[in-house]
Amino acid sequence: MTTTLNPGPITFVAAKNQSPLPPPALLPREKFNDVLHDLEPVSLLLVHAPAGYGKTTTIAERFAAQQARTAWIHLENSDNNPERFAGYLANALNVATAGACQQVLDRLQNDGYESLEAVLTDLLAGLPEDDEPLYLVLDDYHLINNSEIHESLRFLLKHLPAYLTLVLISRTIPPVGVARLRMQGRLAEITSRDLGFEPDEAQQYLESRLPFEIAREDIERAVRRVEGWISALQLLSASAATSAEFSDFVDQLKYGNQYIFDYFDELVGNDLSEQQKRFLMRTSILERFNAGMIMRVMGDTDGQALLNSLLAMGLFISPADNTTLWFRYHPLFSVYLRHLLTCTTHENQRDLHQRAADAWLELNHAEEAARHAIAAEDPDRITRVLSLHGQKFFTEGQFSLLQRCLDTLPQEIIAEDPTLTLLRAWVAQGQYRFDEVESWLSAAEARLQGSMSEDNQRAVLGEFSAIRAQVAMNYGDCDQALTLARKAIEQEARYLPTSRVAAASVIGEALFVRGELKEALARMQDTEHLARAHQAHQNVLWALCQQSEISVAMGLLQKAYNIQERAFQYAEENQLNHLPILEFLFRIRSQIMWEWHHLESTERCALQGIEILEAQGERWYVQSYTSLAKVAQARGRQSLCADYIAKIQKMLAAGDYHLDWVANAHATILSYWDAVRDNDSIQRWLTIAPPCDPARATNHFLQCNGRNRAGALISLGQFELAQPLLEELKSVAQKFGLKTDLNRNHIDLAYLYWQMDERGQALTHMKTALELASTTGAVGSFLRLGKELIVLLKALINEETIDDLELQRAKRLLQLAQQQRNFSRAIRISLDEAIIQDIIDRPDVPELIRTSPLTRREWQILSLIHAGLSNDQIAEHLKVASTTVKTHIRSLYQKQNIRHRSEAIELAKDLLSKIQGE
Ligand SMILES: Nc1ncnc2c1ncn2[C@@H]1O[C@H](COP(=O)(O)OP(=O)(O)OP(=O)(O)O)[C@@H](O)[C@H]1O
Repeated sequence: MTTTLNPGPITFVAAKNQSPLPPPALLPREKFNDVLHDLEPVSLLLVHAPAGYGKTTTIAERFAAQQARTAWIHLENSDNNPERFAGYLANALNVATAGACQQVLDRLQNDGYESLEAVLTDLLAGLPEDDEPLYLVLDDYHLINNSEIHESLRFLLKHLPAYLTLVLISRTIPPVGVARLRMQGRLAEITSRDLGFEPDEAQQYLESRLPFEIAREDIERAVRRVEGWISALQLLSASAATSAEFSDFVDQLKYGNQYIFDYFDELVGNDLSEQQKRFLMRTSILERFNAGMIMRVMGDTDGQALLNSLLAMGLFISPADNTTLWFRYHPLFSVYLRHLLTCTTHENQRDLHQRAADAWLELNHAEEAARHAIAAEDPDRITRVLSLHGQKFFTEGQFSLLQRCLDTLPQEIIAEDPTLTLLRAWVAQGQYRFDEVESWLSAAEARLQGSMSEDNQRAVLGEFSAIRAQVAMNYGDCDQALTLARKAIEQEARYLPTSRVAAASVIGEALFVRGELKEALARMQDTEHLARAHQAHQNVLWALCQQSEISVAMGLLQKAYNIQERAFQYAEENQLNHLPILEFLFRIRSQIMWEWHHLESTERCALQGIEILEAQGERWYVQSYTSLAKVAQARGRQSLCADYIAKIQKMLAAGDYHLDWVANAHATILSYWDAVRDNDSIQRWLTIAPPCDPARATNHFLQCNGRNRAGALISLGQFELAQPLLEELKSVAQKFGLKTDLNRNHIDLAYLYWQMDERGQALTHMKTALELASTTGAVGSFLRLGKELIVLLKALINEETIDDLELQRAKRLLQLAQQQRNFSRAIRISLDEAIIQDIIDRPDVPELIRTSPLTRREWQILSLIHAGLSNDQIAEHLKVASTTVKTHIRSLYQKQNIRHRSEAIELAKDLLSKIQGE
């Protein structure tokens, strides 16, 4: 017998056969229990994902948690030697089976074996009959490139005893007959899609590592950007020292990150041929690719072979859909490759994009074709894409894509073509650039005058009227909007099939704004039907959202909710979940959820809105941030709320928004200022607040705007100015059937009269507010009153006779108000000298409080630290420089012998709890 496997005596490195040690901040991942439990009938568990996805850690952690019996081998390049491989395999099984494989090990080291298969045959024969599952884990199997070893595993898989499962951890799919096992149902897989950290896991992981609080929005954005890749999350957590820095790092990821680039450099580095590198870089311009697309972009003939060689590299490539025919790069890897493409080669990128645009157009994938044509800055191709698909982009509401297309076209091309002009003008209007609308329309009118028949000119002007009507609407000129829209609706739509739908919608909106709710609703229903007939998805969803808004105004929140459900269903049926208009839907759902005090849903909807708008730019987040600020306030999370308020203020200052958005955002900002007693800001706001005429407040945003002013006046104690304003708003709301506003006005009136010590009036308004709440279901608007609501409701319950239904509602509100964390308390207490004295006089306070008395400023700062504000936020709150805050903190720490912020928080908590009796 010729012996080929005889390594002689082997010195085993023990660590190679041991389960890896857990990392310091190990996050248990119970979601994998199901896969592991279902392993029994399976021969192979294949864990494959790119580097650093947590393959090893997850498998080790779960097996340890389940106290599973495992035999580990950590493979290295040198294990491609069959003798070494056989030795470690036998040793691993021997350790796991209490010496059952000793004979094989001995023979291997003494007489040797003729082949790997022979070693495996003996190993299998020697394994004891057993019931307890055993997992043979081969980690980093992608390092193995010896076909004899692959072959031996195929053999092993054929003859495995039922209790033994082979677990292969690898960056690539190993050539061990995976496809056949999959078809036979003998394969379980864990891929990057499973391993990627989900937002909840990321939150838990980051919270355990970071000493500061991160907004859920930033966590979700981070998870989206890194697609749950734990190594990138680890890097983020190691790099950021504050929540703002974390947020910035996440933002910057779209441009790349030097540490991540270094990581990829090491990974890709030396192993690739020039051809492979070129291949990676060229394909990096593609959002997704298959063999055919690769052929087109590479100009090569064998796309499949190139694709296979790419997949075998074990890089950051994953299936783009369930067909597994299309693939895509991990977004961070794609950024890295594009960086290489730009900085290290002289590739003609324009040429690549042109080829890609043509290929996508042939496949009828309009969006991708458009994106490449834009990247190639190629007006001819863009015009071709737009002539075929421009109207589809429009009816789907793809305004930002359309804008990018149109931005690259010369003005004359647009002005000569009525359809392009209409698209251009609608895009400008959709982005609130109303001045531009008129200049595009006039330019086209001037050009087309000579070259068109009168009939066509009339048709064009009719369609132009539809958009002019929308602009008039946005300027708040309802009469002009109605005149223009009525003109437009008479005309046949010749250049943009949805022109008449748009005109119908404007009529509905104008009626809504004028307070003619019933007619507005009927119009919006007509618009919906018209839009459905044109398959104009954007308009259908818009009309449904408007119907929902009108229903909210009528106080019928449940009906509004049901209409929203129909809109969600429509979006799902037509696969529209990525369209920007969906944000509108999520936003109004979020608003109802807040009013009904479903804070989690409010937050979820706002976050989904942000996700949808990610490609459109931050400018559009105002409403989502407003919802998130409301949630943070309702939960008493002051520092988070302060962050959102700051962001909203910045956006409002930089942009031009419709009063609807502004009023809504101001309501939240004012409520925050009121809660933190920032009267200076409220005072300042009054000097620049949008004008308000309560007698003309015939819709929800004018009502809200008026209530904001009244609220600000109440916060400043100017009750006599607030009273007529609120009374007038109430009368108008009543007259026009604006029930939700009426409900909110009564709540505010109750609060106002309570402040004015007009008890009877206050309780009457509160009672009416409760009655109205039986249709609106309002909760959030009541809770906004803060702790004052408790006294008001208690007085009402004790002093008035109220119906059972209202009594139940009052009791529930009372309970919620008592549970609500009021973040203003800490600040109010610190501002009050009497309370500070009260603390100092108590016998049970720490000695240092008496012996090293704090200044008033230091008390303030202590309570703000307790409330969770960062130094910058404290500085902003107190209107002083950050350095001043630091000086006060240093002095405060010295006086009280404090070393860390957490100690300061503890001290404040202790002191405040003493006087609050909590
Ligand atoms: N559940 C977890 N909790 C905490 N940290 C984790 C967890 N999972 C992975 N990590 C960390 O993420 C990093 C990558 O994990 P791991 O080495 O398991 O990835 P891998 O996919 O096996 O990578 P490679 O392909 O390079 O072997 C490690 O630093 C690890 O500590």
